[in-house]
Amino acid sequence: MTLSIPANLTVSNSVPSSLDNGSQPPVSEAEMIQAVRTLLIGLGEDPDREGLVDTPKRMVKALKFLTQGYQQSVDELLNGAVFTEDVNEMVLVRDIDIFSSCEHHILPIIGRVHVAYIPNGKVIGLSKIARICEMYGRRLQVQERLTAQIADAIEGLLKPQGVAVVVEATHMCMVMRGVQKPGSWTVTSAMRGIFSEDARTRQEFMSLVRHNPQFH
Ligand SMILES: Nc1nc2c(ncn2[C@@H]2O[C@H](COP(=O)(O)OP(=O)(O)OP(=O)(O)O)[C@@H](O)[C@H]2O)c(=O)[nH]1
Ligand SMILES: [Zn+2]
Repeated sequence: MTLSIPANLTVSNSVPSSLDNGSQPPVSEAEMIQAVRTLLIGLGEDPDREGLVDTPKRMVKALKFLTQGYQQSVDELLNGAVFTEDVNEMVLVRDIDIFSSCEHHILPIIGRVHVAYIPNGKVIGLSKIARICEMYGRRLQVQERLTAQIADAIEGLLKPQGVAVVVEATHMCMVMRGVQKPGSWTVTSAMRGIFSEDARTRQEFMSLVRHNPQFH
């Protein structure tokens, strides 16, 4: 049986975007392309040379792709895939690849996400967990907020006994520039409900995340 999600369900997203009310951004694509041309000139390049002539257009297209999560909502991607199910054991989807962009430098954050929850009468389509990670990942982020938003979304949708999210990521702003520390990984977690209250449940989650699966 499919449960319908209340139309007024909103999932907390503590960072307001100019797109939150569903409106179009207040600059045209042509203005964005012009801005990239200006950047290229500022870098000492000639935006009219053959190799760069389409670069502003391509860069705007790429950035729009990398931030397409602004155009998406949890309700939309869920497509009603919340099901009534009488189970109360942990569900874990681990090793969800994530490509996000850091909001300070607009450089890639590359990593993986592990999401677990303990149901309370409702389960969610497994792919929707990955889609939720994808939606919040495809925005300008800090890793801590990305982690919390994923946990809050699952909690808001399912009202489960608990939710646990761990994000492990490497930040290109710490690798390619700045402090230049390739090999550094940042691990963030968000624990809700029973995962924050009960150390054994949290421990079970962490050991499942660490377990080496048989199949890759
Ligand atoms: N907490 C947090 N910090 C981040 C994240 N991504 C980037 N940062 C940090 O944001 C900070 C911005 O610091 P600033 O001193 O304003 O910028 P900066 O001069 O470019 O800093 P450096 O990277 O140290 O060169 C840096 O310490 C980055 O490492 C993130 O996801 N979470
Ligand atoms: Zn950064």
